[in-house]
Amino acid sequence: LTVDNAADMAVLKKISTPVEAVTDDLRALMDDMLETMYDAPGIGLAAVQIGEPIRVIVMDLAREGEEPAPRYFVNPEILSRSEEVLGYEEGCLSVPEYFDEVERPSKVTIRYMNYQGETVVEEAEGLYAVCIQHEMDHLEGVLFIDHLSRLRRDRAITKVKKARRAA
Ligand SMILES: O=C(O)C[C@@H](Cc1ccccc1)[C@H](O)SCc1ccccc1
Ligand SMILES: [Zn+2]
Repeated sequence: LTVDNAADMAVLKKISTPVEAVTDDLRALMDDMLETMYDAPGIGLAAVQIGEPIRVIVMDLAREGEEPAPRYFVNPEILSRSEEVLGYEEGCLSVPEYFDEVERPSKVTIRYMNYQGETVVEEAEGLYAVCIQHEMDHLEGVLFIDHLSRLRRDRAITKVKKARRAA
């Protein structure tokens, strides 16, 4: 799942397109995404990260040893953000080996369609808020390193380039 060539980087910068409807085919794609995410391992994954630039995200915040708690987000939107921000040490499956602190609103209200295609409005906080915002950035072609200062972003890109050459 790592970005193993410049083409992937180009896909990652795309703006993902909305989904028409939650069909059996889409549910099959989301199940595949969840498997890819568990294998990475990760706690969230946007469809663009497996080369499908559509507005679909999967997530599972369950910890080791807990029951899996898969979540599916189709055409998610952020309806409101808290003033309060939360710093969190983020990484990204598409930017291997680089971690850095990113500040994001600590609470967000989101609207999305779930696995059954029903519309849900929900408030996210804590790791759920961090992860959904990280994933929704992917749908806009934004990577967590884009929130960093130029110096730290350049350091991250250099590191990813080295990691790619080494791979
Ligand atoms: O690259 C991705 O989108 C998946 C990330 C999502 C994520 C990044 C930072 C903070 C929260 C979520 C992967 O899940 S990175 C792996 C990970 C695992 C546990 C906690 C945080 C990140
Ligand atoms: Zn990511």
